[in-house]
Amino acid sequence: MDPQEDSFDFLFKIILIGDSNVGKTCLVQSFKTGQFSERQQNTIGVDFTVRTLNIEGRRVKMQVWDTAGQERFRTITQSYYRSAHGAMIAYDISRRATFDSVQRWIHELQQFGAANVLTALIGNKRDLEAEREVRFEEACKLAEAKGMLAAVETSARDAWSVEEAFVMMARQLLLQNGMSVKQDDGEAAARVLLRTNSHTVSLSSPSSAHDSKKPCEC
Ligand SMILES: Nc1nc2c(ncn2[C@@H]2O[C@H](COP(=O)(O)OP(=O)(O)OP(=O)(O)O)[C@@H](O)[C@H]2O)c(=O)[nH]1
Repeated sequence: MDPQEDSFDFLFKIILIGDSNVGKTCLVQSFKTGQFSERQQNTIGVDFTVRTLNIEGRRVKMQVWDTAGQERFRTITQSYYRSAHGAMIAYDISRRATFDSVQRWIHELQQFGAANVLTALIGNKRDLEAEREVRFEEACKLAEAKGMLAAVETSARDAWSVEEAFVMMARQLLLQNGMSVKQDDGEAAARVLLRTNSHTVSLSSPSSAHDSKKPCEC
């Protein structure tokens, strides 16, 4: 491990859940390395990855738990929910069934996770626009209805909004831990729906300045 990963000011545990093959492992790899590699193998049980972010001078260590989406690992993966500060529930925008499953994943999180776990809804494979089966507005509505922090669309293949999604979680967790985090209303705020309460941070990154996607208005 990079020695710099050893020192940190905050440690947040983030769990990635969602149906098999929605791209959870690719998302974690993209966050860790910025690279996409075609994966053939499904995750067995749980893997974990660490990356330390620098957020306004604070070293925020993100410990990301990538869980298997396959049913047969459910008992193992559930045992990791309790200690998570944040959860990303991922679906594949080109497979409706994976979005329909989100309700079940939310239910599992309610059953096995901590009461105050921060959640975000991640619609992955945004690059497969031609095969889209789930509209972003639907995801926004669900996120809003379930009291989630945000709905975000990502592409692990194109490294599109992946970094931003994790940074958003980190910033919000800092805020929840009493840290002041600048309200940053840069260009990239358009990427995600964020609940409009005053304690919610927004999201910005120079890499997303070219994106013209409008925020979801739900
Ligand atoms: N087009 C496209 N394909 C992707 C993307 N992310 C992942 N994939 C592909 O989707 C398949 C599944 O990816 P994984 O990351 O292994 O999926 P997973 O959700 O971790 O699956 P489990 O380990 O079974 O839970 C692989 O063939 C990836 O190459 C993406 O953003 N766009």
